[in-house]
Amino acid sequence: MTSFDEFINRHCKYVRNVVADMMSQPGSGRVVAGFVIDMFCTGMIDVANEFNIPTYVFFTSNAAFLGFQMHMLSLRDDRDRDLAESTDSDATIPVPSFVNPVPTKVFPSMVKSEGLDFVTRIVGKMREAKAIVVNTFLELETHAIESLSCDSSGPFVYPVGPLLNLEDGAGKQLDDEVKRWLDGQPPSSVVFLCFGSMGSFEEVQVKEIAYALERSGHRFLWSLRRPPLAEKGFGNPSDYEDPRVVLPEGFMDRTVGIGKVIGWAPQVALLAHRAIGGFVSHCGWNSVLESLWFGVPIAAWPMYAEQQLNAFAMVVELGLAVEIKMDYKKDMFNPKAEIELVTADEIEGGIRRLMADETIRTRAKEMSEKSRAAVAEGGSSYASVGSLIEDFMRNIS
Ligand SMILES: O=c1ccn([C@@H]2O[C@H](COP(=O)(O)OP(=O)(O)O[C@H]3O[C@H](CO)[C@@H](O)[C@H](O)[C@H]3O)[C@@H](O)[C@H]2O)c(=O)[nH]1
Repeated sequence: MTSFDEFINRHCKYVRNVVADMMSQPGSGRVVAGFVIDMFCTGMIDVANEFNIPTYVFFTSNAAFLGFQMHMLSLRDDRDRDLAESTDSDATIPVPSFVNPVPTKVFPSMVKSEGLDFVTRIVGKMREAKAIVVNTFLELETHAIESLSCDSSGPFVYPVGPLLNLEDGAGKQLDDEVKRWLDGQPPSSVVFLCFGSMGSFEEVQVKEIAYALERSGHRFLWSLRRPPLAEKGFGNPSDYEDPRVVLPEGFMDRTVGIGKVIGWAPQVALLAHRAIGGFVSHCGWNSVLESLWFGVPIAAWPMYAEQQLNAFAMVVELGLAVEIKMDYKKDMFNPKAEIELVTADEIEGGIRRLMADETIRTRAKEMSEKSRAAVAEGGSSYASVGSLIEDFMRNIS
């Protein structure tokens, strides 16, 4: 099977041809100021090097996770590697980009065994870049960003976030009926549940969520998506024609007026609505940044990728979220894998804490102001983008 980076590397020759063409235009001089590449496309660094052009990696997750990945390189030949693999223990490992020792239970599954080789290959290459541009901001991740800046042998880090798409509703506008219903709810009274672009649960888990919502008594808006068919393996979730097929009998009738079940959600528009008071989230980094932008506190229920680490950062390091289950893991590449069940009690407890915790609500509102200030003129990320542009300009002057 072709690995992800091998697949990307197959495209290097096309990029090389395009850049060679640009560089050979008569009178063009130094036309390419830099390669800006996605964090998974580090193979392109070799192409950039061939032309003596610096590379900038755009890192779509956060600084704490970037630091974690860098630290994984140093664990490769270290005794801690065994610890890192022991997800069932209560072991913790100090990681420079985190203030607290990090429980191995929240380590992403990709750093286990062969996955670690993939991560260290990608990150080892990333260290060759001139700089890493991270979708975060100094006021949110002060410790993590400073810890990366202390690593003088690593690339320079530009925190430029939050970079958000607030405009197009990720392909879907707020439905009139949902909008009318939300408009009629008291401020900050509705729990919104949404689990990112790949998030879905099996029927048995869906029922536990439904029981939890009913018992909590809170108003809710639930983006419920159907998992890909197990026979088809890895794939995207889809919307149910009628979600009743997986919900407990009578759930929709009993919760009329209290809650709504929808499919793919216009998440940004919903988080912006004054009625939304809490967000049950898988802690994908874009969802975290969007939620903070609108000052909505999170109940963390991570599923895959680096989301458990994000949940740990949000709950323990930053005090901006409550926990539902920080070390929950879903194997996205194997839909037939055994399902770990989060009980209705655990979910209900998380929802109650989310809606009652005034400290977290206040902290989320404060972080909302800081996130907006970071990208406004004079803000930390605004300044960082300015420095990045100067960096580009120096490459061609
Ligand atoms: O019903 C939905 C579901 C998602 N979204 C949007 O889709 C994006 C989801 O992004 P994110 O929260 O980052 O989750 P993933 O799609 O799961 O993102 C992947 O990429 C992120 C950034 O690298 C990582 O942090 C995650 O772990 C990884 O799963 C956000 O803009 C949401 O607003 C919607 O608008 N409606």
